[in-house]
Amino acid sequence: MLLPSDPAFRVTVRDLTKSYGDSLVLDHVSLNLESGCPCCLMAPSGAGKTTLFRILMGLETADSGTIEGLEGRSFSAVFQEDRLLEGYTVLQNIRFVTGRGYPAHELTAIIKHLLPEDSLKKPVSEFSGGMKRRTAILRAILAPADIVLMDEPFTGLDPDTKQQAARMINKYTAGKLLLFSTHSQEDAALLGAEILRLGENGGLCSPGI
Ligand SMILES: Nc1ncnc2c1ncn2[C@@H]1O[C@H](COP(=O)(O)OP(=O)(O)OP(=O)(O)O)[C@@H](O)[C@H]1O
Repeated sequence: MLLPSDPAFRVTVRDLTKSYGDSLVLDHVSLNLESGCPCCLMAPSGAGKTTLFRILMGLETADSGTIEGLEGRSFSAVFQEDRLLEGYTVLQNIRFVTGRGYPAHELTAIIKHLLPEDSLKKPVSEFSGGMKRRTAILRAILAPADIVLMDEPFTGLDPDTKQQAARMINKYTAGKLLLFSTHSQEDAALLGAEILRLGENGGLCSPGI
């Protein structure tokens, strides 16, 4: 079994700005993120949550500002879209990121906490939207990554499944740096996360910035 990241580390975002044309999306956002301290980005639709995730992952460049603490760190993510290998099974989708990190029987046992046994032999193209979302969550939390970013991870999940997914996320991201976005305070509480609000001078997960 893979061990969580160790030792503890911090990522510090300072004065990040990003515009698309004339539209200022991120306006001097500052955040302090720490491994083992789940944080939840909460902001109205269009406020720039996905943009911030994309900048953290290096998929987008900020106009100004700095990010410290990412050097040598690996990421996994749940994007707004599931981005699965549709023709492959859930096990194959997860193996794609874990490699031989977990023995097959262990991985199968973990998957069964979130997906019905009869789904294991099907390609994920035959899954419901909620099942695909659970697959994307499993892939992100089981990947050998230091930093786990999740963009509205609970989309399409019913309350019971959401609770179970939250338990799995908490278990498998313990000690990692977890940042996710949601529009729901309840979701933030499920993951025991500190809430950061974009647009209110950035936000602080912990003191010291
Ligand atoms: N590649 C792009 N080109 C132009 N504008 C963009 C681009 N990406 C995002 N935007 C704009 O930037 C703003 C922030 O988008 P973003 O997706 O980061 O918001 P969000 O907070 O994640 O929204 P939601 O909660 O709806 O997912 C939006 O107005 C969006 O239209």
